[in-house]
Amino acid sequence: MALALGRLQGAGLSRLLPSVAAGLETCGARRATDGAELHQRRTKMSHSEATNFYINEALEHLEYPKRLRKLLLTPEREVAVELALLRDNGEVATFNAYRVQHDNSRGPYKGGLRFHPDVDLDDVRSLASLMTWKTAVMDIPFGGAKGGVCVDPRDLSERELEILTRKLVQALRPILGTYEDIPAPDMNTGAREMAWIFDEYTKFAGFSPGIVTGKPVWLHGSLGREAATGRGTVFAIRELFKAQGLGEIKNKSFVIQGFGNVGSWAAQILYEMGGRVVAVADAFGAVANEHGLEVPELRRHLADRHSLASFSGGVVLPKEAILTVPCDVLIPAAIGGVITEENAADLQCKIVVEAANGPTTPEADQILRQRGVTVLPDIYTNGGGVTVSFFEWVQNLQNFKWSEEEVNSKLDRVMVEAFQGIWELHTEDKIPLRVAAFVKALQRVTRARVHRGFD
Ligand SMILES: NC(=O)C1=CN([C@@H]2O[C@H](COP(=O)(O)OP(=O)(O)OC[C@H]3O[C@@H](n4cnc5c(N)ncnc54)[C@H](OP(=O)(O)O)[C@@H]3O)[C@@H](O)[C@H]2O)C=CC1
Ligand SMILES: O=C(O)CCC(=O)C(=O)O
Repeated sequence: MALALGRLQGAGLSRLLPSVAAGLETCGARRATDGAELHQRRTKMSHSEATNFYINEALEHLEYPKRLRKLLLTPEREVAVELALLRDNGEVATFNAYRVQHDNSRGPYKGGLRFHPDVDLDDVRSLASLMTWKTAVMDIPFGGAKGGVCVDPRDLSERELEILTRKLVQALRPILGTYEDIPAPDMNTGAREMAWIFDEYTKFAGFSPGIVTGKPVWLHGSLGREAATGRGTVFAIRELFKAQGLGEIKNKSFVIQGFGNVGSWAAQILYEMGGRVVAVADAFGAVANEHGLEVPELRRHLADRHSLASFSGGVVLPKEAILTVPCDVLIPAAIGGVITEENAADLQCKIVVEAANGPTTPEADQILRQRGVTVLPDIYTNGGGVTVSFFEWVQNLQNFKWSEEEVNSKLDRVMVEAFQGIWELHTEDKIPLRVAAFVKALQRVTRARVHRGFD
């Protein structure tokens, strides 16, 4: 293809790829930081509208042609299925499940599976899109997808959960594949569910460890994957502190919403580095200690199936209070859409580090920008999970095992390099970190898509 294969970085697409841009309607540039009209334009956005808002903001900064925008905003495939389950009590229950494949320009579709009562197609669509931009910002060779089942796993026995997971694989099997679409853990799924997925898929396709990541380490999983999202979040905080001249993690205070895989690992690693985790919350409550919670003790307490509220090392708070506990860094690590225009003005932190996917609504983001609160965006912050998933996939393809040190140090390097790319754009183009991250990701995805061609 006789295209000018110049880098797309920092320049409008039309300038670099005239043959693609020719004839396409172009948009005038608008500063990404100018969100004044946002509040007039809309009331409440759905999850996918919020994600698309952020993408559009970056597209406007890039001055991309309009017709290319639709391609980037809309998913390539959406699959909705109904899973029927014969319950232990003899009743038949049905569950809606989804897999959305957003983009595979840079490699196979990749993204987790969520089991949660709030899961719907719009939610999964938004999460799938975020995966496309996340894999791009981390510069790992995957596209973006996400799946989910609308279920509260607490209502099911382990046997029922296993059958439901296997039925999901049976339903999605035609669109999954080691080089096609590779699931992974997300909320309420982990190594146990990934083992079932590996086993079920292997029944049909033969030995396929690379069909899913986040598997148990004794069953072709990678050392370091379980902690990877939390560890990556801490590396991200360390890099931000360095760039902002804020010094070390030691003695800084952190508040964490969500104490599952991501939140509890982030808390543990921050604690080990001398950070003060002053409050954490789960879906039922919150516990706080201004001197810093004894995180290892709290993790043991919860592992023994006790509640946060019964932990004696802090005072109990209502779970809603978590976002306004004073701290240096607030880490949302649970569900999406929790920082809203209703509470953004009340946050008492200097920095929000988005370990969860989509925790901040665009309206809240605007308020935080106006207040000078730094927001480290999800598509970078929680990218450690998919990065180590990539390492697991590579190990599976090679039938080889890396040490935990090797995994962690490779993760560290990826987090540092991704941060540098975002920080450079943030400072040079004077755009918020979120816009910079989306700009970086959009440049990589469009470059791949355009150079592959459209035929
Ligand atoms: N796992 C991974 O590798 C990755 C996860 N993420 C994102 O990180 C976030 C957390 O995922 P993960 O840790 O895996 O999920 P988990 O299911 O392991 O943990 C979720 C945590 O959030 C808590 N929670 C749920 N709802 C609320 C609420 N309304 N208020 C406060 N806490 C709540 C849960 O509480 P309870 O236990 O009481 O239900 C639990 O502590 C999600 O947004 C996910 O998409 C992003 C990248 C990778
Ligand atoms: O590990 C993966 O492949 C994806 C994890 C995930 O779903 C996410 O990053 O949101």
